[in-house]
Amino acid sequence: MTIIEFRDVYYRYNEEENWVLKKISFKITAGESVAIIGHNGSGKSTIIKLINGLLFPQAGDIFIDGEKINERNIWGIRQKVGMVFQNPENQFVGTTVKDDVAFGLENRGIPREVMMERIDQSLQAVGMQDFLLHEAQHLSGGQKQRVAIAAVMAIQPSILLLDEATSMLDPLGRNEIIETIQHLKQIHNFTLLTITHDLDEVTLADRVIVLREGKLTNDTTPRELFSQVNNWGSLGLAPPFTTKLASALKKLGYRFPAHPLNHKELLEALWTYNLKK
Ligand SMILES: Nc1ncnc2c1ncn2[C@@H]1O[C@H](COP(=O)(O)OP(=O)(O)OP(=O)(O)O)[C@@H](O)[C@H]1O
Repeated sequence: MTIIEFRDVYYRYNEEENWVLKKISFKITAGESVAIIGHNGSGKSTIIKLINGLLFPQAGDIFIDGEKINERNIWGIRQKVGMVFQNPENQFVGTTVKDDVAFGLENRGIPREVMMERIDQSLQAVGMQDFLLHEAQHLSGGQKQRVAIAAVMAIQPSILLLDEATSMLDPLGRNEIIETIQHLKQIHNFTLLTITHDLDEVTLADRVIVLREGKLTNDTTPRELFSQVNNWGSLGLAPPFTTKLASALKKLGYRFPAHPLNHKELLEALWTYNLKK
């Protein structure tokens, strides 16, 4: 079942300026995990803002759960969509962790007894249950981002949008967040749309959409993309280390049965290759 559909969508911020998104069309199936990548200014965040109804297209249509987005139904649609942004600092509204997770629930008029249960469950899910009464300001970046995820999960969205949600974290914090999201996705099977510049994170997605200067240039699997692209520079992207290494080995005559997506697959392929020699 299609949960998100863009049909020939155009968007620009000002009439005098060029289109930021040009004739964008794609469909996302419920439960899919999709990464959106592209150079700075290619239009990724604009796509996310259109899905959440923070912006509306000047031409073309966007459907969420089969419903065409417009100014009148956007409030209902937003109930289904959760967002986590780049900067954890900007996502806090209350003083304590509890206040923060409660905020979205209160806004949606969730009864008090259900609210406490949801707060407990969602903090538990991200491993922050011991921080209920802590001041959000005093948490580390990774902890803040986990609380932001808990706040979003508490509203039980069917679509989760991550806009560079790990980019301000150190490698440890980043891995923690990625693992938390993967774990939550396994349990709740929401549709996941991730904007990222981290191509290792892209390898975890079912599908990857590439934007270049506001146009959709590729819509494929990460494995296809990483094995095909010869000119990463033209996309404004740097290939993951595994892809670089696999390409160098291919030039030396190694024949991989499938392009390795991560170091584990690369090692397995090399091990098998070595045994074959
Ligand atoms: N509020 C705004 N007003 C005018 N122009 C904007 C606004 N927000 C974004 N733009 C422009 O729209 C284009 C696309 O921006 P967008 O933020 O969608 O790109 P992005 O791919 O998410 O970039 P980045 O990787 O740098 O976050 C850019 O040229 C940007 O300057």
